[in-house]
Amino acid sequence: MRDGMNDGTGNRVVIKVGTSSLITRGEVDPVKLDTLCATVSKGIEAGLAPVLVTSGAIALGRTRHSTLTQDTTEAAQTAAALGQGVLYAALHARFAAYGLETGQIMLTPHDLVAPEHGGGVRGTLDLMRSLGMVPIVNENDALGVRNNDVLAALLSGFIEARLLLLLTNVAGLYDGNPLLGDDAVRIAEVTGPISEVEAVAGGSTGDGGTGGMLVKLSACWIATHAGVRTVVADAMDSTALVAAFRGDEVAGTVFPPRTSHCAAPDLGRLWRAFRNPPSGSVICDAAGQQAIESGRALLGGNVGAIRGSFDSGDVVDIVGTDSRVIARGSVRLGSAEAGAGGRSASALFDDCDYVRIFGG
Ligand SMILES: Nc1ncnc2c1ncn2[C@@H]1O[C@H](COP(=O)(O)OP(=O)(O)O)[C@@H](O)[C@H]1O
Ligand SMILES: N[C@@H](CCC(=O)OP(=O)(O)O)C(=O)O
Repeated sequence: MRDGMNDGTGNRVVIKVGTSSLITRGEVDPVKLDTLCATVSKGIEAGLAPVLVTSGAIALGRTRHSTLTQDTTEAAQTAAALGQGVLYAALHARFAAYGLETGQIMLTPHDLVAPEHGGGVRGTLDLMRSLGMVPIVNENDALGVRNNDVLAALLSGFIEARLLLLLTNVAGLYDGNPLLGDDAVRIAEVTGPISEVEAVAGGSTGDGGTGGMLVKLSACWIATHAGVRTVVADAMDSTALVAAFRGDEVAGTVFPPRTSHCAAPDLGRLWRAFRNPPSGSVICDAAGQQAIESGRALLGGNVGAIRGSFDSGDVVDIVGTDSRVIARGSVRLGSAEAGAGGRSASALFDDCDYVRIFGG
């Protein structure tokens, strides 16, 4: 095994690979697996310290037991418990052929946004990095199935990665789903607010994927607002990692970082603000906009209009006087309560629990 080749300074990258880029018809696809291992190996040879987040456990588990094909949470969680061993064994064996040792870490977002858990994860990742091991991460689905794009984004902020690479079955974000029509055009870079491209992103039509581009954009929001450059690229392009890290042209979509790395506790705020697409928006007046821009509370009295219907705890956009989205967060009051005239002195977000949008 190659030992201790990563110095851990400025070379950290998180690579996330989706189900359809590892699995074909419910089995680990040897060509896809080898391409992934080659990608990671090339990155390590170029001096990078990758953490790999891989999906595929549920798809692998479902093919091994007919009961687990049922559309229930328990079936998905049990399929993940069954499939994870198969997935990790395949990755471990193939990485060994590249002279690379691996170790498995199962996480939930709470492990990364709650500092009392995160400390332990950090120490493990640090030691694995210093030993030259490739950490292989998946969501701990037995505790609740969510999405690995978002988990990978939180992880990239947590370890202050230089790059989050989302590898999938299409070469980036297109102006329409490329699997549904030949005329979709790839968007090479998203320099403005991500809200401007949300309308072109749809759900998954891939083989076993969950969430589609819309969820990848949630990940892009989180990572770029945590200061991590994010690239969506084709998993079959084994040169994408090194090119994306160096800032060379990649056949994918680049999302430049919106701010410098934020401290670990702020990851909770990013998660609450961007974990789901917004259910609605609140339109604020000039005083409300000023409050948001200076990090103060947005009061119900500074909200002129409400769009959409949302409950307490849902994600909403905060729109300024010039119709631009200026912030996003988990609202404390539902749309009925937050409506004009209601609870005007109440803060709409607990403890200013919103994130200002950068890149506009
Ligand atoms: N505008 C778009 N550009 C690219 N892909 C899109 C777009 N809208 C929807 N998609 C879908 O998103 C899928 C990628 O997401 P997903 O299936 O969840 O992948 P993964 O399993 O790799 O996470 C594509 O295969 C495609 O079906
Ligand atoms: N943790 C799940 C994957 C969930 C997920 O995000 O899937 P995908 O959209 O294919 O990346 C699994 O291993 O099957």
